Amino acid sequence: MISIQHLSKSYTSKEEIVVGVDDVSLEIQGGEMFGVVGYSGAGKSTLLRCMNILERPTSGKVTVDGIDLMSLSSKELREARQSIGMIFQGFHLAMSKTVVENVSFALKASGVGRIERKERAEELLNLVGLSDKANHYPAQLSGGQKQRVSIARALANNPKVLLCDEATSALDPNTTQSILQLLKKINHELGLTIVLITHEMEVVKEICHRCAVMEDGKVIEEGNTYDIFAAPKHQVTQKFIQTVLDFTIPEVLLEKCKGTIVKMKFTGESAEEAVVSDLLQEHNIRGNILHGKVDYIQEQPLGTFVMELTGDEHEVRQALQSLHTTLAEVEVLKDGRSVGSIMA
Ligand SMILES: Nc1ncnc2c1ncn2[C@@H]1O[C@H](COP(=O)(O)OP(=O)(O)OP(=O)(O)O)[C@@H](O)[C@H]1O
Repeated sequence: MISIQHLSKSYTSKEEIVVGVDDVSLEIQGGEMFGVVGYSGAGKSTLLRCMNILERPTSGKVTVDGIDLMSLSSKELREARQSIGMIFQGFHLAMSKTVVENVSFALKASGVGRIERKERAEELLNLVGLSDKANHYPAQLSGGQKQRVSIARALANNPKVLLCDEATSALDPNTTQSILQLLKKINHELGLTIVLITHEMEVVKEICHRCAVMEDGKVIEEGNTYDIFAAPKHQVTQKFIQTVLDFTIPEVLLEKCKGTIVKMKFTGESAEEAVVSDLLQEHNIRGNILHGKVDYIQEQPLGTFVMELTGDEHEVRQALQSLHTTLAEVEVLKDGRSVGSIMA
């Protein structure tokens, strides 16, 4: 649906050239929810704005639904943009217009008649759960409600793609959740392709099928969201994942424990199996869970546990070796001196 090939965007001033996006290539499939994550200045906004040529790339190619956007005249581009909706962190609503007028204005601009505009605007407000606010002004709405209006407006012309520029960054966690659920519903019911940029990995975890991580204008890692969470390769990705999945064990606890402390990540099937308990039994060693949780990413479980293993030193080592072959990730946090066999 969206094909980005060797896209670069730089800004030239008298003093310097700033590279916003540096040779990015991405393929986003139709109906996909795709996240672009990165720290401030990584190039996310610039990349997103190049996807509808709000920013004209310095070089490279952007194709949306088979149309090479860079080759279009201004008029053709305006038409092509009707199939690419966009929402922003700051909502960008017309404050002097009511909710229903904000939505129907987008239809008026594309030449839809008055009666049809009214019907369509009502239908869209119903879709985003705001029918009762149709005659309110934006100033009378909460942040979440304003974002719902901007989503309804973005959907007015039946776009195939919705670009979301930090759409939930100004919202509290509960409201963020409700907007993410709305985006999920729209994706599911309308088959809309959704691209969202965010600095919150939680947002990616919640709704994105696939994601890309950016740093210094480049895509440094991309893949299925589950795979990225289960085995992040790049250091920046690992830091992002830590904000959602990681937990630190207090130093005093690490010191107090005499056994081997091991952090284990369980993916897919193994997250639901009694992998560890079987292993403890097999090696006749003891496992004491210090911390653990199971996250569900795209409905697939991903478990992280920290466990203290005690027992015969040789058996503990053997068990660790087995864990290394079975689990996605095993990290020894503390190599404990063995505290005798549990048979002793
Ligand atoms: N209009 C502009 N003129 C000059 N430099 C720009 C312009 N827009 C973006 N940049 C630069 O391009 C780089 C990428 O900026 P961009 O806004 O895309 O990053 P971002 O990842 O979206 O950051 P944030 O999360 O803070 O919005 C930055 O170094 C920024 O200063």
